[in-house]
Amino acid sequence: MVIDYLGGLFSSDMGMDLGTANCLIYIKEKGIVLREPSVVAVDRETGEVRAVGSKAKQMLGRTPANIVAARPLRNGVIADFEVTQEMIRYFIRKVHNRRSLLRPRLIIGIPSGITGVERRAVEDAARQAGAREVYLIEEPMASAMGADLPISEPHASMIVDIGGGTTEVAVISLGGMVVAKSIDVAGDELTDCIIQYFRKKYNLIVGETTAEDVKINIGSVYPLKEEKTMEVKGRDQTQGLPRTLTVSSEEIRQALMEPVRLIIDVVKSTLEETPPELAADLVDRGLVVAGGGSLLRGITDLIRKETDIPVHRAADPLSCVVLGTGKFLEELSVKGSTLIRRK
Ligand SMILES: Nc1ncnc2c1ncn2[C@@H]1O[C@H](COP(=O)(O)OP(=O)(O)OP(=O)(O)O)[C@@H](O)[C@H]1O
Repeated sequence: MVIDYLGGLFSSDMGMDLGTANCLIYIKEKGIVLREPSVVAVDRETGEVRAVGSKAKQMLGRTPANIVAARPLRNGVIADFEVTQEMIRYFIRKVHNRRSLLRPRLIIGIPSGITGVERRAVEDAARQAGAREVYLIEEPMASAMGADLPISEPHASMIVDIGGGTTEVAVISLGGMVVAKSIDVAGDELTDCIIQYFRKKYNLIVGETTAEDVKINIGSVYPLKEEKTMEVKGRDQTQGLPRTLTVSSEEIRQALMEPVRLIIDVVKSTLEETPPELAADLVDRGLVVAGGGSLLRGITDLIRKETDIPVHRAADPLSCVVLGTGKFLEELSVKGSTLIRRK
């Protein structure tokens, strides 16, 4: 008997983390083949796409008047449908094996809180970008799978995925989400707080890229053994001239406190709604943090202090969602292998 692996030999089925900040693609048997910022540069006059991914990210805040570099997704959902579609198409083409006979099947991780209309927007964008079939998987589930949590066991696994646009928190048992919450406060909101802080405190206007650098280089949410300082360059709001100042990690911590509080609150309220047997499991097993926001200094210490349970960071926090879609893809293709059987 010859088994024709519909999803295997003749197409490059893909798992995708269509993130607010980054887009990652996983291809069966190859692993992660693409990791690019979710940014697109478009010509304002012609509507033509000028650059996608890292090239477009370098243009953020630096474009001439006729070009706009922007993120087509905001808070985990599609803010600009056509540009998102162009971006997916570009990424699929970039990784798609041109020898393939079939258009790929695509599994996409989406935030758990999005509406039916938003889900359809993701599906439509992926289909119009060239996908043959589209499957959606909720991000916390994908992230937990990607972090190797034992989600099918009759015990609680808890994931806190702090991405760019959304923070997803879920308690999973027996392969299903028992409690799940999603808020649109995550890494990008922290970057925005830094921009606001410089404007209010120093009358200094800084761009998104500079603020993100500050967050990554000296940002923290828990006192550091050795506090840090950094030089920041921007434009003085009153004089209109370029200016440099030195900021400390303590003041950036203060600036980040408000959104971080909201993230802690959603973790706590998820725990409060967790059934007692599962909550008991978490006392020993603790929770796992993932997503780019989990790399913020001190976040595991702060969550541990606030919840009183152990907190671990996933081995590869930026890849959990796409690795989870990859695992789902492998499972799907095992089931899918029965799709065509020829004697
Ligand atoms: N070392 C770091 N310290 C703090 N924040 C970081 C670090 N590295 C990345 N980030 C932040 O992580 C966020 C991106 O994370 P990630 O790639 O997981 O998000 P995403 O999957 O694109 O977003 P979403 O899941 O919300 O759609 C950005 O806000 C980025 O600034």
